[in-house]
Amino acid sequence: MDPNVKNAVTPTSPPKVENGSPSEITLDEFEDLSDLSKNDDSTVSITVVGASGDLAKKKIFPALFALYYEDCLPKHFTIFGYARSKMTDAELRNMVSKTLTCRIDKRENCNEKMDEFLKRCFYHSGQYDSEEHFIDLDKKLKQHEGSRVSNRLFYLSIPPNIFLDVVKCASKSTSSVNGWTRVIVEKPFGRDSESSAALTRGLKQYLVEDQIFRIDHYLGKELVENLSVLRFSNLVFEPLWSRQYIRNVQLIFSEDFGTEGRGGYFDSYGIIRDIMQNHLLQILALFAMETPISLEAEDIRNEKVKVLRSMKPLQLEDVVIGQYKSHTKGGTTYPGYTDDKTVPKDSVTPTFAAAALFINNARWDGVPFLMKAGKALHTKRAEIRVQFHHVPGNLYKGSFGTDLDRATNELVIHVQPDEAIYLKINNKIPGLGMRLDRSNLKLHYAARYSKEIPDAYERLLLDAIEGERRLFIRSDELDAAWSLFTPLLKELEEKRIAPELYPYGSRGPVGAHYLAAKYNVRWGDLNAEHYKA
Ligand SMILES: NC(=O)C1=CN([C@@H]2O[C@H](COP(=O)(O)OP(=O)(O)OC[C@H]3O[C@@H](n4cnc5c(N)ncnc54)[C@H](OP(=O)(O)O)[C@@H]3O)[C@@H](O)[C@H]2O)C=CC1
Ligand SMILES: O=C1O[C@H](COP(=O)(O)O)[C@@H](O)[C@H](O)[C@H]1O
Repeated sequence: MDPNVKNAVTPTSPPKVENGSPSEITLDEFEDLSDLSKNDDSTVSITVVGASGDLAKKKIFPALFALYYEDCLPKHFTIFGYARSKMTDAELRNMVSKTLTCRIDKRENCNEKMDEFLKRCFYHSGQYDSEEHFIDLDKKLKQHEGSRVSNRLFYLSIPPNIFLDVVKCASKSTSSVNGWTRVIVEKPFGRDSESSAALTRGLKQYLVEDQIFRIDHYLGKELVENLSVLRFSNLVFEPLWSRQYIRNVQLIFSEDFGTEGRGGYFDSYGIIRDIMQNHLLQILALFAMETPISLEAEDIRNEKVKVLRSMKPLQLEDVVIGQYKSHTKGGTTYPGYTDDKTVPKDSVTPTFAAAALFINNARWDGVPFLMKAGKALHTKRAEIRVQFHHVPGNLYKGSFGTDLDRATNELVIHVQPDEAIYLKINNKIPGLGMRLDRSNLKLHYAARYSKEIPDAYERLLLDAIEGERRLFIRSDELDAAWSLFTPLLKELEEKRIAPELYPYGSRGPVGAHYLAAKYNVRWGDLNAEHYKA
């Protein structure tokens, strides 16, 4: 049994020692680490481009530290921050240690491990379009790499308009590198089919597809990864996974805060590009794909592309858009989207969208896949809901009153927060009469496992270092994803279609309910009592 499973009875295993792994040595001994590992012949240099930025501080450095703490990074590695801001190594380390909040914080030896980690972090200031500055960076990287095989990972944590400048300069400066060079590219990958294709063409001037790791951090979330395990390793689910048993699938993203601080970026993208075209569509593709030949990256990505190509582009009549407006509650006034100074007062950018999508293949013909994504709503959640058909000729119909919907089974995958999987079933209320109730069979991760769930960025960074592409987006997937959304986005923007306003902190536009009703669907209740388990 897994020792991380709560109440598991296992003999305690001896601590893992691998050639004097960092967790087994004290800080004083750390300087000797290079000696211990001299025999190892390769090293990984990770350059975080845009190291002074929000994502680097919030996600990338914490994820790298968590990987270091867990002994997941290669023995020889160096981390370089790169940005225009002037900083010394010490200042970068100070920034990293101050902003570093992650799941490791309260762990044993955290401070010691942090000191060790920071000694591996350096900074180089430079322009994003200067080959000379990247050559200077290359020289510094080489000093750390020594005579070992040098592998380089660049994380582009910068605005997309400078991706190509960086890739051009970085690829020129790394031409003499004798190991692999990989580039993690953050979203947005363009804003429509044309710009995305242009970005891909640009990247491919300097890189081959296998070097490009397009990140969608939702693919690194524990319960999204578990989706295939749930389906393909449980015989009770896979046979039900089709139009024959499934009535509709709901993919829901809800945040209880607005675009505060990111209004400028958000206004030129909107919620459809920010969440639906990538995070929710990726989940849909994973959910709906056919069984892949194997768990190899290409086999999984082949199946995902097939699903995306089996779908019709979104139709305006199957979409509802909304924008949050200011709302006062309990004496506090929450700002509307257009109250942000970086957002034009007459902006029609949606901060909420609901959409119905269909997959035209034998498995899913006619099944609505409903997506809903919104900012400044009443709750923060991401979940997948699978509603099953009514039981035909249900013998117990009368026991549910007139609301037959209450009698249908539902599988709820609660991606975040508070990861859980629920299966709603019907059961008899104990006692002499015959009355039915609905209950949840639950897998509540916090109750079941003592180990914290790694952040999505940890998993994805590790995969990129290890060359595992399964959770990264291939260019043909991206093309197929944009083909579905580009005509709709163009129509919305050309016609300047006004979003339905909804108060900050509400459940969003009522139009979303009409859209669901059109397909005989009722949105799952995000505030349902069972989440409090
Ligand atoms: N922040 C988040 O939560 C998320 C971000 N992303 C994506 O990750 C990437 C980085 O995001 P984030 O850290 O928020 O971005 P920032 O706006 O914080 O930019 C990162 C760094 O890039 C440099 N920079 C910013 N604007 C410009 C510009 N116009 N021209 C040149 N350099 C600039 C700055 O560094 P300096 O001035 O020192 O050079 C800045 O510190 C973006 O592509 C974003 O879309 C994706 C998901 C979530
Ligand atoms: O990509 C993005 O994701 C975040 C939400 O990520 P989560 O892991 O916190 O759920 C979202 O806030 C942001 O707008 C979007 O760009």
